[in-house]
Amino acid sequence: MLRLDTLSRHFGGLKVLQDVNLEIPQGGIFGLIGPNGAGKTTVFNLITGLLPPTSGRIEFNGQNLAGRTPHDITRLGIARTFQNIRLFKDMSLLENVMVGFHAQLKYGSLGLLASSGLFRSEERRARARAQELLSWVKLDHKASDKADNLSYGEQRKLELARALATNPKLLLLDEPVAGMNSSEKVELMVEIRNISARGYTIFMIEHDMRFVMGLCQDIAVLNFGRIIARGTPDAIRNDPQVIEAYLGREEDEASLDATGATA
Ligand SMILES: Nc1ncnc2c1ncn2[C@@H]1O[C@H](COP(=O)(O)OP(=O)(O)OP(=O)(O)O)[C@@H](O)[C@H]1O
Repeated sequence: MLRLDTLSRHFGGLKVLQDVNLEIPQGGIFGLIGPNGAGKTTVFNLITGLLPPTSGRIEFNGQNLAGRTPHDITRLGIARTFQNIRLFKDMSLLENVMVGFHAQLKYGSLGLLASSGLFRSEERRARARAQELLSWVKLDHKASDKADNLSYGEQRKLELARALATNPKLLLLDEPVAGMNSSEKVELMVEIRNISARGYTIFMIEHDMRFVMGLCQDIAVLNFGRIIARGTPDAIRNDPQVIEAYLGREEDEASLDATGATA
């Protein structure tokens, strides 16, 4: 479904990604882990067109993503959430999800259709779908609350519902459990499994090892801009290079457990 081919990104002299090759098949939940600053978010920024690669190719369902705008890439079927939550705090939950949906609405000529039956039926359809997506993350009972009133964990779930509203095939989640408490993490694990079972392919960056190992069948490890391992959770857990580069850092693990996230 997604193929990164010798992908590199440099910032001045800083080689943040170097010849990254990665194939993500359709279906399933895929994880990308690695130390802070390894280049994980940069991978997402390249896939979603926020940054151009320095070299290399990105293909999505056989189509080259080079030179496409983020909006085009969303329309091709890739959606994402951000490490730093980006919501409209003064808007309701339902309105926040509908913003995601609007990219998909077929208004045609807006001026002509604004008061027409077609516009109203599209709007009704969007509203019903937004309500359904909120139910997938168990926020439907708060649909008319302001996003500002949500806990941090709920805001992350709202971002996920909004990303789903763009009707993606591939969903990129950047640290979905950062800032969540342990019961929120358990709930989100179930919700992400259910979303995956509905046919979405999920690609997540996550520092919480219990979460990522519990959800993903397939995990890649990035270290200093290079993929150093790829495999099942068990293979990754026991890989000497991964233990050396990432998992073996006792103090990092301890801080992860305490906060559920790193800086
Ligand atoms: N737009 C940019 N301009 C300059 N440097 C950047 C830019 N974006 C990222 N970097 C640098 O690239 C490196 C990798 O950053 P990135 O955010 O991809 O890491 P990460 O693996 O996601 O880290 P974390 O786990 O802490 O979120 C960092 O040194 C960062 O400072």
